[in-house]
Amino acid sequence: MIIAIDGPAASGKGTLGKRLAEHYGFAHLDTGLLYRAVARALMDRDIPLTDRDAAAHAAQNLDVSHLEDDTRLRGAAMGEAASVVSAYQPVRDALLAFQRQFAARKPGAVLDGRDIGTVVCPDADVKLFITASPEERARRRHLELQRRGEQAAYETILEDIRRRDERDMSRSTAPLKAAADALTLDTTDLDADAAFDAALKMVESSRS
Ligand SMILES: Nc1ncnc2c1ncn2[C@@H]1O[C@H](COP(=O)(O)OP(=O)(O)O)[C@@H](O)[C@H]1O
Ligand SMILES: Nc1ccn([C@@H]2O[C@H](COP(=O)(O)OP(=O)(O)O)[C@@H](O)[C@H]2O)c(=O)n1
Repeated sequence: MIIAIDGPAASGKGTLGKRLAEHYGFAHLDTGLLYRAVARALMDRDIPLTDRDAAAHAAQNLDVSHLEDDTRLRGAAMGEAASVVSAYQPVRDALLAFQRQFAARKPGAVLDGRDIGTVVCPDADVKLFITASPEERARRRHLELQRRGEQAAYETILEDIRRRDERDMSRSTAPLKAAADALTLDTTDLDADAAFDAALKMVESSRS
């Protein structure tokens, strides 16, 4: 069974993906980490993010082990950089096979990102599109960064989130959007537990 979760930045995709995977005993892949790692490979070598060939090369040679444990990948700068390199088609092409192999894991897999229901797993058993207002998403990300000791003003985070969403939605390759057969969950007024309960109901209703 495959559960595809898409949505804009800090909507709670990863949190839900992890909890749904634990609930069902499935594997979980936060696909944003792949794009973040491509961006980091360029930044570590002082290569500009506009160098498409270098980005494609980094994606083709990505070491996908240990991404989960890497706290630097989760910083605000890496999210912004990821959304630049993720717009390059050869970068997306290079990461597709790994994501599809992951999705084939037994007894099931949960993948979260921007194009899981539309491109990576168009035949997923369940597709969720998770949203929340930009202000609520910025509030959550602000808290998250503060907890990790990263200094950033709420207003700056809100601006970053708006800019990144716009870039992700307007790109020509695999733009952020809900699949036609996705169920949308707005978590603006739901805490993490309530969002999980609602998502679980959606999964149960679409698999039965
Ligand atoms: N429903 C919710 N209510 C409040 N905070 C949430 C909720 N869902 C997730 N969070 C918190 O918001 C932040 C972003 O969540 P995350 O799952 O990483 O989002 P995404 O994967 O969509 O970027 C995290 O700190 C997480 O703990
Ligand atoms: N399946 C995916 C996942 C992420 N991405 C890109 O990678 C960036 C970072 O994704 P992320 O999921 O780690 O970001 P957050 O939602 O955690 O802020 C996004 O802004 C997208 O540009 C993508 O293009 N496709």
